[in-house]
Amino acid sequence: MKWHMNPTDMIAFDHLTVRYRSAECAAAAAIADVSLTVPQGTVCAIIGPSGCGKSTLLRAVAGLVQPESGCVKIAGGKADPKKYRIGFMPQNYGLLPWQTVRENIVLGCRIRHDWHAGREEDEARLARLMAALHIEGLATRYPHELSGGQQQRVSLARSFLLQPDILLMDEPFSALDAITREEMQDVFLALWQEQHVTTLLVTHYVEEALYLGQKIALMAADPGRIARVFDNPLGGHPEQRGSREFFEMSRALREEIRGISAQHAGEGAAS
Ligand SMILES: Nc1ncnc2c1ncn2[C@@H]1O[C@H](COP(=O)(O)OP(=O)(O)OP(=O)(O)O)[C@@H](O)[C@H]1O
Repeated sequence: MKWHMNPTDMIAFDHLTVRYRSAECAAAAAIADVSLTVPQGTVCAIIGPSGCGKSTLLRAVAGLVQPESGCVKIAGGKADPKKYRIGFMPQNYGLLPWQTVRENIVLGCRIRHDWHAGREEDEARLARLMAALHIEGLATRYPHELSGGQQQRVSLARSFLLQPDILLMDEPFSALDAITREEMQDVFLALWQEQHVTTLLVTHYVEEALYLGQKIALMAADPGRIARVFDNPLGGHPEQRGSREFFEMSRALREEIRGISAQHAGEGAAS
């Protein structure tokens, strides 16, 4: 497949193959020959069956796994996690249980030596963010004293305080009930509209992908690969949720996903 990168692309997977290796054996490729570009300041949603390599894609951007072949480029150059600020929101929120909400939020900035407690400008940024996320009263609590939705807000606050160049979100809202999940999608969108951070969002929810992603990549498994990529004009536009177009797009996307699964099942039966 011909691969093309635009000057406006922030993240580019260029024929990326990743294979995990254990002491005993080399496993099958977790992802094989993945090419995908994410333009600067946009959200790309990734949907696919369990085990197709969605988290591996995020880990490759964060430099946590190395390519067997191909590469990940950031802003056209080598993906160097030291050069770029990368916010990573893992599935379990990634909060440290022994640290308070405030300590958890500033952790990412502290690691980068970019936090000065008491400095007016830093404290104001933190206060503004906590107020926007409605967690200003929780600063001294510990994670186990928070609801799932509150923990999620703390995790979002940590990511956005960092003012990252790239945000990696691994099924960030999947553990939440449907109403809280929709609330959190709106909270994310409001923050994203301020910073326009280039985001890779792994999700299992078609509506979430449509609501947030300007680009939607559908993956298939065995080996993990990109099956289809859609441009989504509805992504990032809250007024579109509930529109007829949104409903029709979600139906079309579901059909596409069913088609990919059926093809995968056929390939399995034939091999
Ligand atoms: N550390 C590891 N060592 C060996 N194999 C791994 C490791 N991490 C993931 N894998 C394998 O790589 C493949 C892709 O895993 P990955 O976690 O990226 O999938 P995923 O699409 O994010 O899955 P899920 O939707 O279940 O979270 C799977 O077959 C998985 O078993």
